[in-house]
Amino acid sequence: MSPQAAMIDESNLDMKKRAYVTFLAGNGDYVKGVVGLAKGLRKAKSAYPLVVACLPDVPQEHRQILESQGCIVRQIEPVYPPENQTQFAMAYYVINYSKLRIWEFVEYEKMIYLDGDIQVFGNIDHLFELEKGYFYAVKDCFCELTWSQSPQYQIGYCQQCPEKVQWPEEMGSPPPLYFNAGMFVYEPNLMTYFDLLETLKVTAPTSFAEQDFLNNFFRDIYKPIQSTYNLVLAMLWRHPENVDVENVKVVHYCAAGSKPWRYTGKEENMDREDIKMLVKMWWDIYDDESLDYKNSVLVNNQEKLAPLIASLADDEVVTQRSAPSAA
Ligand SMILES: O=c1ccn([C@@H]2O[C@H](COP(=O)(O)OP(=O)(O)O)[C@@H](O)[C@H]2O)c(=O)[nH]1
Ligand SMILES: OC[C@H]1O[C@H](O[C@@H]2[C@@H](O)[C@H](O)[C@@H](O)[C@H](O)[C@@H]2O)[C@H](O)[C@@H](O)[C@H]1O
Ligand SMILES: [Mn+2]
Repeated sequence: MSPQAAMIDESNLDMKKRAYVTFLAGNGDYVKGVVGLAKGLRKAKSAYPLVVACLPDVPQEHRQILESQGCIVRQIEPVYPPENQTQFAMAYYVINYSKLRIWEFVEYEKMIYLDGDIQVFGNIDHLFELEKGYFYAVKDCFCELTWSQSPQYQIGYCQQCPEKVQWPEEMGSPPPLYFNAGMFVYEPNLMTYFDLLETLKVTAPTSFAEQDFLNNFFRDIYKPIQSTYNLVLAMLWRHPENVDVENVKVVHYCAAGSKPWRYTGKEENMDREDIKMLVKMWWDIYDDESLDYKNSVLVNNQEKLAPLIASLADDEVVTQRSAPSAA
């Protein structure tokens, strides 16, 4: 192969596609979360599409709504952990093992996974430029009641403030850094995909299901990124010193009662002014019709065509001036 051809070939490899990807299960209201996410990415002027990995139980009507919002809908089959042990995971989370299917999307060179209860308020396309070969995600917090079964919670240890309660020597080394699996930057890869599925077959489910599993699987290549890119809401009341609210780009509505499309304000912490503001910010995007795909395409095309239309109008004026009058 000539050097030029090799270069072109290499550049084509680098030009392989990139996309955001989310996961949708069931016929419930999470589809609203995904529509909000699609519109938020559009508002943030992201250059990449949103792929939605849908389980078979997502109704056709919901898929059509997502396609009408410019999403690329891909059906995936469920992934279940070893059948006889699912009782160890919180039942609500077992379906999330199906997220593992997104490693099969190898037509994409790099993808950013975002939960359907996430909103992107600032452009994060630059995360696609992060060095290859690593798994990037934001550190989680162990202080919420959902962690009450964990040794961390029981001794009051959290990786967000490791100096507050030291990890006791008698409990061995402190747990490795642990990420929230609602947002991560990863590279689809068939070898990794098959390894994930094979490893799952011999891995008993645990409390946080696929989040625990992914943390263990990618432990050696996990690189933490700032909470700017996945603000787990509990951080606002558990570790406000670790939150740069002014620069938050991604908000993860995972605290109990914080899903904007179900928000009542009645659960603990949900009456906070910052929570009310973040829920309103989500609704402002969801309700903004100018962010609907059908309208944004029209606006974008008009913006792109405006110079051409103007130049054609000028030509017409010039033509009219120079053409001899009919009279
Ligand atoms: O009934 C459901 C439950 C979960 N999900 C998807 O799985 C993700 C993880 O669940 P969730 O965000 O509720 O977990 P949390 O981050 O709140 O722990 C959601 O964001 C959705 O993308 C879904 O589509 N339907
Ligand atoms: O299936 C396990 C889930 O685990 C994570 O959610 C948890 C985690 O954030 C805890 O730290 C919170 O306390 C808890 O409320 C919250 O549900 C991911 O966000 C979600 O995508 C999914 O992987
Ligand atoms: Mn979530």
